[in-house]
Amino acid sequence: MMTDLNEDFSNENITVIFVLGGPGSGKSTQSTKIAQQFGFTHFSTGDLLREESKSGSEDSVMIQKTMEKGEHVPSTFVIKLLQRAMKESGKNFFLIDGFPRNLENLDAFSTLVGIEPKFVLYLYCSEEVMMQRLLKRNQGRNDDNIATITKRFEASKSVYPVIQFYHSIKKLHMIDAEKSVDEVFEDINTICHHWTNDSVKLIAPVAMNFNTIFHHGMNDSAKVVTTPHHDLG
Ligand SMILES: Nc1ncnc2c1ncn2[C@@H]1O[C@H](COP(=O)(O)OP(=O)(O)O)[C@@H](O)[C@H]1O
Ligand SMILES: O=c1ccn([C@@H]2O[C@H](COP(=O)(O)OP(=O)(O)O)[C@@H](O)[C@H]2O)c(=O)[nH]1
Repeated sequence: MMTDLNEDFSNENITVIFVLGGPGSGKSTQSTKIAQQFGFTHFSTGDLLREESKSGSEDSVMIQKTMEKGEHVPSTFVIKLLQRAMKESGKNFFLIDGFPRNLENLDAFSTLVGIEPKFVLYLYCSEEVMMQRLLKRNQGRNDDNIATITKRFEASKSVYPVIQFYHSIKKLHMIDAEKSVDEVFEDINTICHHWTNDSVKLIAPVAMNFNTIFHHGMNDSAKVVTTPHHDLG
């Protein structure tokens, strides 16, 4: 059990993993399954923002408008919600879904929360497949329309330097998220099992060849190497 989540969260007993991927790649679907299987407390920053946008709080209108435009909510707001949720859960084993989306998110989390992820999953899926999935998602989300999805795809490219960074420090696992839900989960299961056996740090990213996907599957901005100022290793 978590003992003390102090103001800056710099608590060594807290474990965090990040699950990243484009809109509709299956983050929420897979995160729910991983959390259930391995006992993580699952927080989706998108869900936290959607809840906050309906709360009538002073930030809610800004959050709602930003999400409607398919843009990213500033890091400080997202982290405030995440910190509150983590603290209130009383737990210490977290799966964070949909965050960090850019280097600024990553830096802010490191500075304000002070916890580095044990490992990071990136669900890789083509825009064609993600578009089809999102248009069928049917969860009443007002950002699941072609115009906003297109903007979200554009905004989601800011995650490339983040995954490049986690790749460079050997924390990244690329997952082929175009397979069926069960097949994707099987690949993730293997990675999580390795990790629970404390050997994940020794194995290379297993599910996909990072270079193949990173250099051929993404647009040119993916090739820009940007590393946060400090070593998060
Ligand atoms: N591997 C998959 N194959 C087919 N459909 C999927 C798969 N994973 C998720 N879906 C469906 O695609 C939609 C988007 O998945 P979701 O988990 O909500 O994505 P994200 O959280 O990344 O936006 C949902 O309707 C979900 O049921
Ligand atoms: O850390 C986050 C998570 C979500 N969002 C906003 O919430 C929307 C929906 O995010 P979610 O993860 O729910 O869905 P996705 O677009 O990844 O399928 C995004 O388009 C952003 O506007 C954000 O700004 N920061």
